Amino acid sequence: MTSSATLADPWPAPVATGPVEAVVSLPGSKSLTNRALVLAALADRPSVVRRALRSRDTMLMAQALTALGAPVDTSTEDWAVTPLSASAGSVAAEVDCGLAGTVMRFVPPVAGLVDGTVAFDGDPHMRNRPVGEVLTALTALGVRVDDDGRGSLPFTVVGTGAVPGGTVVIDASASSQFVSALLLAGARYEHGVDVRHDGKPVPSLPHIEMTVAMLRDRGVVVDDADANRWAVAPGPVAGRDEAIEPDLSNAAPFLALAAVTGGTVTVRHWPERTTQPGDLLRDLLGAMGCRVSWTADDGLTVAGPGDGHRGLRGLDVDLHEAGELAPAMAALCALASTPSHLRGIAHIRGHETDRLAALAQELGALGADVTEHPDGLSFRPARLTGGVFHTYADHRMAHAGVVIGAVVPGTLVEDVATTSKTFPDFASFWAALL
Ligand SMILES: O=C(O)C1=C[C@@H](OP(=O)(O)O)[C@@H](O)[C@H](O)C1
Ligand SMILES: C=C(OP(=O)(O)O)C(=O)O
Repeated sequence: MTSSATLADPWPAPVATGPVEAVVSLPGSKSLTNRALVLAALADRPSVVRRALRSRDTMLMAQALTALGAPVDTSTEDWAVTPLSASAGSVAAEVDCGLAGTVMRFVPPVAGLVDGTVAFDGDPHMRNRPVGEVLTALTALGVRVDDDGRGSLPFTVVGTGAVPGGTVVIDASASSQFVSALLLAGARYEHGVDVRHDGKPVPSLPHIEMTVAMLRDRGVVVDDADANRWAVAPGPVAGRDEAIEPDLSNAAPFLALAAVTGGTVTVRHWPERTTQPGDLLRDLLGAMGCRVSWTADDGLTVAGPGDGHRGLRGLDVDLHEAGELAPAMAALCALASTPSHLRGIAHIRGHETDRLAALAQELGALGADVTEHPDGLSFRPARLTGGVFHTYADHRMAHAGVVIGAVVPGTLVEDVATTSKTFPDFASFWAALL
């Protein structure tokens, strides 16, 4: 086994010697874990988050909530959360957002409910990721935010222990997390929160549906009957004991491994129904020529075409709802035997890195025939050769790199350890399959 402590950098991506046959159990969902933690911190009694994802993003969330006065006990697989308490007294906390969008966007609305000052900062690139709409909205809802007016990290939220709340209009076209952030804390605001979107379409709508579903599971009344409007009624958030589903977006490189090698990969415990956008992989991989099947006992199984990536059809798809799948899908499109076009994903330029520029650069450097568009990427079939694949501190760039490396000998993935953002020991897990 390759441990992250001994990983070569750049890391020679393992090459498949034949069709990969594997059954994998994947770690929990980042999005579900971090929402469950936030809601547990706001709840009326202690909660347990079972099978929580233990990764950089979720540890940062646990540390942030603990600093705000809602201790998260991460000592076992099931994380116990003690909610924020009104009697906790004044806090002076610092929150490290790392490169976690969910920490930078979801925690400030919680900090408004705390009595004290909460200073936010993060990794160097995090200062470029958008958050201004959340800060402006919080100000309009009655929370004091001190920043330098750029609408980005670093900033300080000065909470008084109570937030008036009310109606707010934001432009959430850069990230669905702006909406989720306000909804998650909104029930604890005196008048709740009524969030309206005005702007180009909101991306990643399944992630907002995930937020709404988790609020309703905790007894919160949410009105999402109208497009571009979400209203959360004021009221308690019920504490819960919840098991976290496997991370279906992180399943992408593993299912892609079946696709490119002509093998068969099963992801166990794949839910029959879910709000995770990773579930779209069933359709996407099916459209590329894979056989996809699901059973309650086994999970989701993907079988690649007989001749592996040479038999993969290209894909013409709008990924606006599931932009986080774009890096792995781009790797498949670069290897496919017919042209592809991934559209509707301008917003992923604001992810961990500018993913459209990074994918075009790195796949192109290996010989892919890729064109970068303002809102996507297109590909024509090409023969790839090995080389260094840079990752820009982006876990999903590393996923794209290892998928390519599985069938393109000589691919070296730089900083593969960046995968620790959402997947502990990804490289050793991956290497064990090839
Ligand atoms: O709410 C969430 O958990 C997420 C929402 C999406 O963000 P964007 O809407 O910014 O794409 C997604 O890409 C991200 O990985 C997780
Ligand atoms: C966009 C992503 O992450 P974040 O939660 O940091 O926005 C991602 O994981 O693809």
